[in-house]
Amino acid sequence: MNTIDVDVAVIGAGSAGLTAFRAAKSHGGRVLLIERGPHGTTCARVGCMPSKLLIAAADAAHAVADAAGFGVHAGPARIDGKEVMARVRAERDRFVGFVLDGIEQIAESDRITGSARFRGPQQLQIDDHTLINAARIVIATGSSAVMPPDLAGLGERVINNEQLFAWTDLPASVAVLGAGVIGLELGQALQRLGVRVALFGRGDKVGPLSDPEVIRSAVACMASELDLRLNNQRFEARCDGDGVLVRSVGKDGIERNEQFALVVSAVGRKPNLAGLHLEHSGLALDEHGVPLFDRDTMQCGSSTIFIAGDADDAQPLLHEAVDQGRIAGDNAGGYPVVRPGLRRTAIGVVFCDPQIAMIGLRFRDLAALRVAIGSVSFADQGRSRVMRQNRGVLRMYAELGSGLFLGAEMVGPRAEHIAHLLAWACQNRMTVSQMLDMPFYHPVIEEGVRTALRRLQDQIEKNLPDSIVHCGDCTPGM
Ligand SMILES: Cc1cc2nc3c(=O)[nH]c(=O)nc-3n(C[C@H](O)[C@H](O)[C@H](O)COP(=O)(O)OP(=O)(O)OC[C@H]3O[C@@H](n4cnc5c(N)ncnc54)[C@H](O)[C@@H]3O)c2cc1C
Ligand SMILES: NC(=O)c1ccc[n+]([C@@H]2O[C@H](COP(=O)([O-])OP(=O)(O)OC[C@H]3O[C@@H](n4cnc5c(N)ncnc54)[C@H](O)[C@@H]3O)[C@@H](O)[C@H]2O)c1
Repeated sequence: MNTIDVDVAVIGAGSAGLTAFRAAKSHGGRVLLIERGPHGTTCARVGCMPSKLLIAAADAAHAVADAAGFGVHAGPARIDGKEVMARVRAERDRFVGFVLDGIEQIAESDRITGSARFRGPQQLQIDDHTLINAARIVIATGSSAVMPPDLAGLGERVINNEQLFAWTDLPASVAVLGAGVIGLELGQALQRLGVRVALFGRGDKVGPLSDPEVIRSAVACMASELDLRLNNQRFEARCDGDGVLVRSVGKDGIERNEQFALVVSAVGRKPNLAGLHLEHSGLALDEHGVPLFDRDTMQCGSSTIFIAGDADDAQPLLHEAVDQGRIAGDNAGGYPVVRPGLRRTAIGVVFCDPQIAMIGLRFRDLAALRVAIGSVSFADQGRSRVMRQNRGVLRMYAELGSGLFLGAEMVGPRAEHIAHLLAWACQNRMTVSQMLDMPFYHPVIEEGVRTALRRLQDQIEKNLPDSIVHCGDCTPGM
């Protein structure tokens, strides 16, 4: 067994770990990066980038199919599954290549291959070959797709994001289990690429939305083109011929038996903590086995251990992984100085069509607050109609009294851009009235945002306390 002494050990060379490594390194001292699997990050290899590449191909197919609505007749699209997947994989490999180039630039003595586990609060063991004494440790081990145990018997006929982007051709049909972010993005993309898709959800909502009006609109949008089976009561699958026989019981109580080529499992992800032997770390864990940590410093309790990215199970998104990695690495490198890092307004986008977005406080966070809600439907919004993208709704939330903009949920056209606009306003602590003072061009989708803002402002003014509305009454001499 080799022994290495370092100032900081970073477990995991994903987006969070790589950022933590660089931030810790900037303080001088010896920093070691530990990776057990293939380098390249989840985002580039099997996550954000290949999924968006598949969606881009689906968008192209959809544009062809939708063109007739403008009087432009392109004829039926011929979708070549082999070409689609060849582009997805080639472009994906290009993105992975950039990450690998970055890894190559890290001195070999600063990285080690193998699976890390805790032997003590400041000691790690790598497989059976190395002991690392680390004054500080950053846990950046990411997350993995959950696989429902009763589907394990399907073997290679049940897949998740790890296998999907290795396809060399598109399958004829898939049953997608889970109507969350991945189920929606991949299910709709595959459907648009000519794959027969049935999307099974166990609840009555889609994606991570919490506002009932936005959920209703999103469900209607998705169900208009997808075979969406919400409130599904039972899902069983077994190998049958060269495919899978799925037995399901829908919300109507009716049992269906259908054949699909594959099952795509998209029922959520869980942090990669199981093999870390956290019981030797001395850390306090929550009820899910995740270390308790401070979201501003990423420090676990008062220990010398920090956590970042999907591993902490807080907001499993790429920009969060990078921000958290920077804070964790900076504090691990600069210890014992531990400072709060920059935390930004929450923003989330689901790249289905129409897109779903959440900014700042969600509807589910509003219960204890006095809020006004302003909304706009995109059904008659000018530019959205021009582009035949007039579907969805935006609901915006503001604090009564102060008029402070708090957050929004939406499904609708160009939500990824509107989400940024609103997140920037939210982080700058703008009031609704200040947002209405900003310029709006014509004709743009943002005019819909202005309509929602005007309605929000009306609500705020209607709810002004009497003491403010009638303040003239208490002026001396009146
Ligand atoms: C299909 C899909 C699409 C997505 N799309 C988006 C999107 O559009 N936008 C967005 O913001 N987010 C998206 N995400 C989420 C985003 O990819 C993740 O939040 C992000 O990649 C997490 O980064 P990370 O560094 O925490 O984890 P990872 O990149 O997974 O890195 C963790 C690393 O730790 C290593 N590791 C684990 N345990 C050990 C151990 N014991 N010893 C040594 N090494 C270990 C792993 O091998 C891995 O390399 C998507 C995710 C998926 C699955
Ligand atoms: N655009 C993006 O930013 C993006 C894209 C993809 C993934 N991600 C990240 O990856 C994470 C994981 O995505 P995900 O879609 O796997 O998880 P998710 O939590 O978004 O959705 C999982 C869904 O599966 C359902 N489910 C759970 N068990 C089920 C069962 N047995 N049968 C039917 N449905 C079941 C859940 O109710 C939920 O709706 C997301 O939370 C997100 O942070 C982000």
